[in-house]
Amino acid sequence: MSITVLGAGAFGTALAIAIAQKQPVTLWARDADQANAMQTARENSRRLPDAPFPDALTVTPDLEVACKTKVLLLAVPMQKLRGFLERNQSLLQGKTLVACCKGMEIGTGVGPVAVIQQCCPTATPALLTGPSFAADIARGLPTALTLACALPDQAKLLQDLLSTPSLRLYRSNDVIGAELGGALKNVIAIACGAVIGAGLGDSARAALMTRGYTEMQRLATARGARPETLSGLSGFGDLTLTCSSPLSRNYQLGLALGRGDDFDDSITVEGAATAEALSQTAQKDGLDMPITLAVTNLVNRNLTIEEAMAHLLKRPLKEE
Ligand SMILES: NC(=O)C1=CN([C@@H]2O[C@H](COP(=O)(O)OP(=O)(O)OC[C@H]3O[C@@H](n4cnc5c(N)ncnc54)[C@H](O)[C@@H]3O)[C@@H](O)[C@H]2O)C=CC1
Ligand SMILES: O=C(CO)COP(=O)(O)O
Repeated sequence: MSITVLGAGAFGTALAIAIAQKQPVTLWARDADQANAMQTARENSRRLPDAPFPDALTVTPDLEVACKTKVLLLAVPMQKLRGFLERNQSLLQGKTLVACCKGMEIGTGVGPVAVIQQCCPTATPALLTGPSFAADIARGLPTALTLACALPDQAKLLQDLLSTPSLRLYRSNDVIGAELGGALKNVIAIACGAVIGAGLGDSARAALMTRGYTEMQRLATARGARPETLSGLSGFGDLTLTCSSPLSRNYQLGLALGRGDDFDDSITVEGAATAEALSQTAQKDGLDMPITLAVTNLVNRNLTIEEAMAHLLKRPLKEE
């Protein structure tokens, strides 16, 4: 069965390369020149260099052609998802749409699956998330991800369709838990990068990861997620990877903030917008999310890392 990946950034390209090892894949890129260059060069030299395309991978800038398959993976950044779906609603109704982005939407506080449901009500939404760098997936290194879908039969079908010998998918019907784990770990990774960048030490990072995980559980269970989802690949697994690897762009933004360096704002860093989205909704819901709030203030330059840490350390002492 042929599948399509919409969005030829690092992650979309990596997934297309991996899945094309076993079946035909169409990769849609919005920029025609780039699509043609990729199709000719057989690599995405801009976003994912040195990862050759398998023969079964075709790149196109034609969205109508790309949307002919039943299953489509959406690999556009979270804050761009709604606009993309609204513009292309007629092509996407009735399809199985697998969101591959990690984040929560500013303004609504919802994740990609709810956005798909709102924009394409006749589509079947699912989510692919978990610890994985695009470069690792593209190189065929061993990777395990969560495929979350509320419909068990669809979850099984997608698990079989998208798993490869090196890309192992576990399925889950806890969509909200999987979404929130993947979204919040990016926020905590910014915080961890910032303490390391500011020279505050590995112990401070371990404290932030652990208290950040508590924050992830607090918000996710308040929204109906199962605690065991948060301890799985989409939560704890991805938190571990993103807070400890210098390859993470969220961690890199944190490092720059901690060091007082500039950061290229064209780089996709989902945790910055997600921190803002979740700070807004957590406040409305009366949920205590101090690390998320600190990251929002840090990213918006309302607080320095030293001030943010002082705020966290001054909070009343409590039971763990
Ligand atoms: N890069 C990675 O290692 C991983 C990324 N992800 C997630 O995948 C999502 C995408 O990230 P990357 O591919 O890394 O980002 P990227 O910056 O490499 O690529 C983003 C892609 O989205 C396209 N795009 C941007 N705005 C668009 C719009 N309005 N309409 C249509 N297309 C648009 C861009 O042209 C680009 O091809 C993010 O949510 C990220 O968290 C998840 C796991 C791993
Ligand atoms: O989601 C990722 C790893 O699982 C990629 O992390 P970054 O977006 O921080 O690079």
